[in-house]
Amino acid sequence: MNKRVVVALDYPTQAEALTMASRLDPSLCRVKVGKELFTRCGPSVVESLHQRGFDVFLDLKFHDIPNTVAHAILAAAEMGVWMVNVHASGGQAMMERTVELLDQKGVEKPLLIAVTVLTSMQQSDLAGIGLDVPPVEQVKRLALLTQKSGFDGVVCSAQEAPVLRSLVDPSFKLVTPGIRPSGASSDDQKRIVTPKDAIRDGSDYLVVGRPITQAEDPVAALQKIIDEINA
Ligand SMILES: O=c1ccn([C@@H]2O[C@H](COP(=O)(O)O)[C@@H](O)[C@H]2O)c(=O)[nH]1
Repeated sequence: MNKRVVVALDYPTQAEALTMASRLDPSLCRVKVGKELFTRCGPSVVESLHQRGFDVFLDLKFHDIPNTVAHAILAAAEMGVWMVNVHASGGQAMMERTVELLDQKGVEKPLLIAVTVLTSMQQSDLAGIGLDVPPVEQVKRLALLTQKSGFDGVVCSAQEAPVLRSLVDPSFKLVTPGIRPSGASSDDQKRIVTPKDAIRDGSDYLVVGRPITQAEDPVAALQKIIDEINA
């Protein structure tokens, strides 16, 4: 299976991110630039990763009024990123305006993805923000809204992949963080799944950070995950 692992480059400096990237093979994985790295380094880190041949998932999880999010995503598209995301809870108008603006501008569209329920949250966390539903119910609701809004897929836990696969179009992408090889620390993640189970249950892309970047041998850790999902 081709390039299903997206390595989260969660580092505070461009030097650390590029050192890790230099150990990775862009023909075997993709990379993710998140809030910490982008806020510290800006677009130049994305440009450097593109120069090294990587597909970049710009994980900034935009959540704002439609006009603001649409123009932020346009900026990401003009950077040439492979995938970019918003929070689905920003609503249908926010996502539809984004698709409309990219169409109007005629830019090449990145994969447009919306976060449903963060993989660090469980039912009690949802209750804390006034949502008295199990995570899977909220994920289903937001995935359908995302599909209706013209986006390409969602971020969810692979725990919800089987139910989503029976609900959304086959081409709708399921991007799943919270991936933990058996025995690995869950860290701050609550809805975790192993790489093998995530692929079996219908994930398209596995986002993996610390189990690779904090491993003694990150290259071996990545290869082990690739071997596990290909077995
Ligand atoms: O629901 C979400 C959305 C995004 N993430 C991001 O994925 C990585 C996961 O890193 P690990 O070290 O493998 O836990 C991280 O960059 C998050 O910002 C997520 O975990 N859950």
